[in-house]
Amino acid sequence: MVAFANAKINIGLQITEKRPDGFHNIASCFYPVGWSDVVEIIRATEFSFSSSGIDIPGDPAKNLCVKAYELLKADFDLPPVAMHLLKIVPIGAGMGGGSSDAAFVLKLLNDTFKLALSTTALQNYARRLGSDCAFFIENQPQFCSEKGDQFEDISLSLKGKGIVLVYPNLHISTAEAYAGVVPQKTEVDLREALQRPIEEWRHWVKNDFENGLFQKYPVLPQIKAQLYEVGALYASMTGSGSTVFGIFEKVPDLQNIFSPYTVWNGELT
Ligand SMILES: C[C@](O)(CO)[C@H](O)COP(=O)(O)OP(=O)(O)OC[C@H]1O[C@@H](n2ccc(N)nc2=O)[C@H](O)[C@@H]1O
Ligand SMILES: Nc1ncnc2c1ncn2[C@@H]1O[C@H](COP(=O)(O)OP(=O)(O)OP(=O)(O)O)[C@@H](O)[C@H]1O
Repeated sequence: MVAFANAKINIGLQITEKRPDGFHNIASCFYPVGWSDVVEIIRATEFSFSSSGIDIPGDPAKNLCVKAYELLKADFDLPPVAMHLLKIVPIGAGMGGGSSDAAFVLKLLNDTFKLALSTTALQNYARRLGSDCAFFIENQPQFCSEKGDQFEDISLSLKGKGIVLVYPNLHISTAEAYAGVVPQKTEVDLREALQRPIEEWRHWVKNDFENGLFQKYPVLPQIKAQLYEVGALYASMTGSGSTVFGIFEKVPDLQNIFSPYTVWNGELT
């Protein structure tokens, strides 16, 4: 069985306080995008994990796909599988690629071995693998709070709008990015701000990682400014960076403008 593990963007990301467990409470709208990895799971005589595509730093035995399998294996009599990950979504990019891989492995195992796990049960397993992971179980636009793993429906549809994602070939570690932020409560209610016309979002809908990271990496505000110059309705960095996205009325072709970087474009669903 094969699954396309898609990435996400954060539309607005408020980092409101540091929690006693060392994590941060956030408020953010998570929105799925089509840039995807491919995960394949087939029954086998012994467990194996392999990957191709982008090189994944670190020990393959600690890959989030393997961790997802081990998590379910501890509670269910799972047969061995051969798992392959075709890694396409850039890493350290703020798009939750690894989290999505893990969530899709949970869903694939649930379907393949008829574990009958509910959405809530799958989300609870996913929460144990990473803060971003649970979002990818339902994989639809959500307003997220606490560690980014508690969800509320949001009335927001960007269906048919164009999205351009620019990854400036810069790996930013999530833990380091959080360590560089001073959390701050804000007067802007993100849910209300997102009900405004998209052209007004630039004044209200902010990613709190931008301040610090934009100073450290000038290429990031440059890309954001360029996206506005070529007609973005809204542009922002996603997550803890380094990808910067622009939302457009229609999908533009901007490969040439951002040619040294890795660019993906498509339609929002
Ligand atoms: C920046 C975002 O991508 C926004 O969606 C996420 O908050 C990051 O989620 P993630 O990559 O799944 O992060 P995790 O694997 O859970 O945590 C990595 C590290 O980021 C920090 N972390 C993460 C999430 C959070 N709400 N507060 C944090 O302080 C912690 O230092 C943690 O050790
Ligand atoms: N399936 C996977 N895909 C990517 N990275 C993985 C995966 N499994 C484990 N990792 C580890 O996670 C690290 C990347 O985590 P990091 O949070 O910086 O980026 P990310 O998972 O791409 O998502 P984001 O950029 O949104 O945080 C990699 O350096 C790698 O060691």
